[in-house]
Amino acid sequence: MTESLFGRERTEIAPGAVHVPGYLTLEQQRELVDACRGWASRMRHTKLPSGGVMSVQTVCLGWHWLPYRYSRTVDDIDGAPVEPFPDWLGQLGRDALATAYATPTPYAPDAALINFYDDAAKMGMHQDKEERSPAPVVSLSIGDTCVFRFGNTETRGKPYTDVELRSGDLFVFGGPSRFAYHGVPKVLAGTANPASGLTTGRLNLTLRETGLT
Ligand SMILES: O=C(O)CCC(=O)C(=O)O
Ligand SMILES: [Fe+2]
Repeated sequence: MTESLFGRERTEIAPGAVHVPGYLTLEQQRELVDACRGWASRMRHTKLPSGGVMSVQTVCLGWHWLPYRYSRTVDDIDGAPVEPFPDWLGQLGRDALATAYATPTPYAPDAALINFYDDAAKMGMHQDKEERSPAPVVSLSIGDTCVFRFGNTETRGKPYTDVELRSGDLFVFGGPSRFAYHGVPKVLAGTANPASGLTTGRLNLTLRETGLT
């Protein structure tokens, strides 16, 4: 099923998985893009244990993710401490979650993965499971539209729902959907609104509670 055929309303894709189209204003998108440019110097194509590299480029805040663990230091670049997770981003995450779930929900994210996708980048079906906390993942998208595939907790395959994530969209997955497989099979090149601050490519931020100390 392709959700975009049915309009751009807040939609519960699966229990605990909610898509809120157009959540961020253009001004908020530009502010996030500016902030991400400030963090971009340590963006890298993550190396996988298989010897491959991810097509997406990533930089982390709060905790550095590498396959398949979190570290306080950027062990696969320079070993220096990870960039701090700013309070304002935690507040944005709390506001976003309250909107998606239509109820105030305690949330204290302490890690962000910031992914940049060029036209050819994709992300295979995976679970976000290095976190010890069952708190939801809050995902914000800016720039080019992508196809976001949201599946089930059992297998990488069907059933899944393909959702178009456009610039400013929010997607939250928590509760029974927290450990669902998901991925990005395609970025739709040339669809970014330059007023978002990005003229090419796609930026995605996922906020997480690691449950780590
Ligand atoms: O780019 C996206 O929308 C998803 C990113 C993602 O799943 C991840 O960083 O774990
Ligand atoms: Fe993920």
